Amino acid sequence: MEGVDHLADERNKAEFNVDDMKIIWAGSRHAFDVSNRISRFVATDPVFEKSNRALMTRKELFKNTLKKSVYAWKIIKELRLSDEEGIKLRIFMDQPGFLDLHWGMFVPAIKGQGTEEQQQKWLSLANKMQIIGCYAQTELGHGSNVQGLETTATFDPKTDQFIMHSPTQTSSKWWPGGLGKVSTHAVVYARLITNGKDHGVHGFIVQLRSLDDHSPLPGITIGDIGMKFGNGAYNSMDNGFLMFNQFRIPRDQMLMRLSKVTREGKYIASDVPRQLVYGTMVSVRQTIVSKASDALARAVCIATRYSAVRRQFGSENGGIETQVIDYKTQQNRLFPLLASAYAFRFVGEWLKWLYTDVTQRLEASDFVTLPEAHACTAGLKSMTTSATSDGIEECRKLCGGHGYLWCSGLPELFAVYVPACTYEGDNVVLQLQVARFLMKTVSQLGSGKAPAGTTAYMGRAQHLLQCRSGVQKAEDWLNPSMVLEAFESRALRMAITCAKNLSKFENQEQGFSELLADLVEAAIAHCQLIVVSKFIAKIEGEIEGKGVKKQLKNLCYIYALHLLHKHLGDFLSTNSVTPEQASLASHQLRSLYSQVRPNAVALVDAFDYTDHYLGSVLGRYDGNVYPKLFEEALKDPLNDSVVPDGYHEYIRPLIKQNFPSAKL
Ligand SMILES: CCCCCCCCCC/C=C\CCCCC/C=C/C(=O)SCCNC(=O)CCNC(=O)[C@H](O)C(C)(C)COP(=O)(O)OP(=O)(O)OC[C@H]1O[C@@H](n2cnc3c(N)ncnc32)[C@H](O)[C@@H]1OP(=O)(O)O
Ligand SMILES: Cc1cc2nc3c(=O)[nH]c(=O)nc-3n(C[C@H](O)[C@H](O)[C@H](O)COP(=O)(O)OP(=O)(O)OC[C@H]3O[C@@H](n4cnc5c(N)ncnc54)[C@H](O)[C@@H]3O)c2cc1C
Repeated sequence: MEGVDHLADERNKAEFNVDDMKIIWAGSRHAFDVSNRISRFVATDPVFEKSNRALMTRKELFKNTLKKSVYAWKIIKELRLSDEEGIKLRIFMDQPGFLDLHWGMFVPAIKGQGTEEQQQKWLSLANKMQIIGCYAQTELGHGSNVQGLETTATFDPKTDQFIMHSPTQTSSKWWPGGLGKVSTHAVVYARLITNGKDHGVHGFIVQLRSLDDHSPLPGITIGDIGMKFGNGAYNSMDNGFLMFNQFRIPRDQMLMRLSKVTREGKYIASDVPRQLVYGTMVSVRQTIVSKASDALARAVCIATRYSAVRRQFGSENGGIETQVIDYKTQQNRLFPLLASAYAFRFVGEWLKWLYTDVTQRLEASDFVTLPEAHACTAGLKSMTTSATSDGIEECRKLCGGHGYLWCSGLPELFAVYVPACTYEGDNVVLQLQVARFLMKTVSQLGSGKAPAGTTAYMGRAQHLLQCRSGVQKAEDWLNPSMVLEAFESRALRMAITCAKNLSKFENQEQGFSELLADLVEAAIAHCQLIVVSKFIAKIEGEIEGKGVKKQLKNLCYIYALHLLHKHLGDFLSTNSVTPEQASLASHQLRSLYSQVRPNAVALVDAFDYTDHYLGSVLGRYDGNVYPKLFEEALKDPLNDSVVPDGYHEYIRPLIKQNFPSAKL
C-alpha cells in the first residue's frame, strides 16, 4: 500500500535514538547535514534519474554520464557548493565518470608532485575544468609492477623537450578512467631518460586532445578499451588506451617537485624518498576505505529491510509466516556484515586522520611515518574492498531470488564495486606490501627500536608469545582487553612464524616468494587487528545519544567474534584461543545477534540513504516491496507487447512444426 510504512513495527522496536546514530555514522552533525541535504537534492532532480540505465546502450549510458557530470559541475558552480558538498554531489549522483578521475587523481597528482609554479599554472585550469585530466599509469603489460612500466620520456636538450614514446604494444597505456573519450590532458607515468640514463618512473603532464575540436594531437593514438563486467554499471566510464609516437612536450611539464631535469639535461633527485611519486595512490587508497563502508552499508541496508519484509514458513498453525530476519542463519550471515559496515566506517575515519598526519609530516620533511602510512592504506584498502565485494554478493543471496533482479540494486552495486579489489593496487599485491613491512618490523625487534603506531603491539612480543587467553565464560568475550589480546597474539604469532620460516632460506627474496600465501595471511591478520582495535577505541570514547553506545558495542563484538569464528584455524593453530574458548565466542555471538535483532532496521536507517541512492525495490524505506516489484516488471521492454517480437518468426513455426528443414 502506497504511503504506509510496512517497516513501522520494526522501527518501533529500536532501543536507541536513530537520529543520534545518524550523526555518529556521518562523523559529525555538520557532515550529516551536508549529506542529508545533498542526497535529497540529487534524489529530487530529474536529471539524476538512474532507474533506466540498465537498458541503455553503451553510447547512451556514456552520453547520459556526460550530461549528469556537466550538470553536476554547473550546480557546483552556480550554487557555489563547498568542496565537501561537491564531493557529496558526485557520490550521490552515483554514476562513475570522468569527474572522479579528474578530481580524484589528476588534480591530486599535480598538487602532490608539481612545483609551486606548475600547480599555479595547471590547477588554475583544472579547477575551472578548462582542461579535463586523468591518471595514466597502468599499461597493457604492467599494472602492479609500476617499476616495470615501459613508456619512455627522453629528454632532448636541443629542443628542451621530452619525447614521449610507446616502444612496444605492451607499453600502451591501458585502463585509465576518463582517458578513452573525455580527457584533454593526463598525468602520464613514464621512464625518464636523460643522457642515455634511465632514472625510473616519473610523472608528466601531457595534453592529449585539441582544446578546439577534441581530436587527438598528432603523435597520439587513443580510444576506449571496451565493455567491462556487468550491464550498465562501470561502463559509464571511458577507460582508455593511449600510445605515443615520439610525442613532444616542453621540459616544464615533467612534475618536478620530487626531482628535476635542468635545461642542460642534468637529473637532480631531491633527498625525499622516491616512493612519494606513488603519493596519489596512497591518497586514493585511503578514501577507498571509507567508500567500502558506504558500498557495504548500501547492500546491508537493502538486505536488512528486505529480510524484515520477507516471510517464509512457520504458518503451519494458521499464523503469520516467519520474517526471514528471525532465522539465526540469516542473522549469522547478515549481522556480521552490518557490523563490518560500521567497523569500516570507523577505521576509515582513523585512516583519514593518519593520512592527514603523514601529509603534514611530509611537508615538514619528516618521513618517519611514511612506511606505516603506506602499509595501512595498502592493507586496509585491500582488506575492506575484498570483504565488501564478498559482502555485497552475500547480501544478494540473503535476498533470495529477488536479489538477482536488477531492480534489487545488488547486481549493479556488485558490478560497479568489485573492481575496487583490483584498481589502486591488486589486493594480494597490496597485502604483500604489508607483509614486507611486518617482516621488517619483526626483524628489528630487540634492536632497541621500539615498534610504533599500529605495530606497537609487537613491542610486547615476549608477553604476546607466551600468554594464554583468560576467557572463561561467554561474557568474557565482551571484555575489550581479552578480545584485543587474542587478535594481537594471533597476528604476532603468524608474523613471527613467517619470519622464522623466512630465515630458513639463504636467499630472502626466494624465501619470500615461497612463503607468499602465508605472508598474505599474516598481513590480513594484522589488518583485522587494526580494524578491531579502532572499533574498540571508538566504543571506549565519548558517544552521545540514547542507547547508541550499547548498539555500537554489540556491533563491535559481533565484528570481532565473527572474525574469530571465520579464522578459527589461525586462532587455534597459534594457540591464541582454545577450542573451548572458541565455542564460548560462538555462544556470545548468538546472544549478540538476539540483541541486535530488534534494532537491525533502525541500524540501517541510521545510514540515512535515500531510496534514490539505494536504487533498490527490495531496500525501499517503506518496505512496500511486492507492488513495486510488479511495477518494475511491467516497465520491462519485453512487456511492451503481449505477444513478443519474434513470435511469427520463431515460436509459431516451432509450435506448428512448419519451419524449413535444416540443411547440413
Ligand atoms: C552504480 C552503483 C555505484 C556504487 C558505488 C560504489 C562505490 C565505488 C567506489 C569508487 C571509489 C573510488 C573510485 C576510484 C576510481 C578508480 C581509479 C583507479 C585508478 C588506478 O588504479 S591508478 C593505478 C594504480 N596502480 C597501482 O596501485 C599499482 C600497484 N603497485 C604499486 O603500488 C607498486 O608498484 C608496489 C607498491 C606494488 C611495488 O612498488 P616498488 O617500487 O616495486 O616497490 P618495492 O620494491 O616493493 O618497495 C620499495 C619500497 O617502497 C615502499 N613503497 C612502495 N609503495 C609505496 C608507497 N606508495 N608509499 C610509500 N612507500 C612505498 C615499499 O614498502 C618498499 O619499502 P622498503 O624498501 O621495504 O622499506
Ligand atoms: C575499473 C578499473 C579502473 C582503473 N582505472 C585506472 C586508472 O584510472 N589509471 C590507471 O593507471 N590504472 C587504472 N586501472 C588499472 C589498475 O590499477 C590495475 O589493473 C591494477 O593495478 C592491477 O594491475 P594489473 O592489471 O597489472 O594486475 P596483475 O598484476 O597482472 O594481476 C594479475 C594477477 O597476478 C597477481 N600478481 C601480480 N603480481 C604479483 C606478485 N608480485 N605476487 C603475487 N601475485 C601477483 C595478482 O594478485 C593477480 O591475481 C584500473 C583498473 C580497473 C579494473
